[in-house]
Amino acid sequence: MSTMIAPDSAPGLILQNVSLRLNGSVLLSIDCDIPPGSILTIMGESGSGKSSLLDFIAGFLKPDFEAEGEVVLRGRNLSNVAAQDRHIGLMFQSPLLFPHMSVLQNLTFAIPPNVKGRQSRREIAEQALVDVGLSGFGTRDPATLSGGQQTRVALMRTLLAEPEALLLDEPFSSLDQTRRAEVRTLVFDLARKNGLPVLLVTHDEEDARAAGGVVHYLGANETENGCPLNGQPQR
Ligand SMILES: Nc1ncnc2c1ncn2[C@@H]1O[C@H](COP(=O)(O)OP(=O)(O)OP(=O)(O)O)[C@@H](O)[C@H]1O
Repeated sequence: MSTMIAPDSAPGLILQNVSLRLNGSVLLSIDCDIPPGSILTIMGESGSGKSSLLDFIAGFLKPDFEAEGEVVLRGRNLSNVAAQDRHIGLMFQSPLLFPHMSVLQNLTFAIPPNVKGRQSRREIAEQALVDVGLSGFGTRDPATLSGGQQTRVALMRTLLAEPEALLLDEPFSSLDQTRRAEVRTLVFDLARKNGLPVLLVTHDEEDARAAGGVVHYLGANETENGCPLNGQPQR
């Protein structure tokens, strides 16, 4: 069943008849269209293939898997595009900041070399810290930041790389409930503001509700796929 969110919108991230097999059996199948600024939430039991789906989209599916189907991003078929050239931003449970760089260096490192405009790379990175409420944190060692602060830096580092889509794999799991709500609002707002199609993997129903889009259940009854949690029309 196709999980269509807004078929009349500009091209975002399209998964065309994607199917992953492991040891000869189908692990998952998905066919969906995530327009710019929309979030598709993927839920499913442990081992249903959520992370493997993100690996496939990002271009580093492990060789034990067989894959069929196409990933099309902004009209570009990524089948023969190397992972580093796909322009996809990733965020995981652990923020994975470079420990040997300051917070500001972590951010400037992410800015593409051909960045144009009046602002220097340093100014762009400093503005990013202001945008996430971390003004003055640039000289800090990432290890001295709280989990929520590290996640905010990781988010800005991902966005400064100018991705065309975001893949989020349980990015809020290390945060307590209050921080989790704050950070996910920030992530979703910035993704929408930047017009990015987002694929969110989560076990948390609150994350799915906050995302406000379609939920696709892996490993569940096919008829449940694409049903929004809040009962609203699929947009
Ligand atoms: N390199 C590998 N070789 C063989 N099997 C693998 C490999 N990597 C993952 N698997 C298997 O593929 C299946 C899907 O794994 P995956 O990590 O994608 O699931 P998941 O839905 O993300 O799980 P979780 O919610 O626990 O993170 C699991 O059964 C896992 O054991």
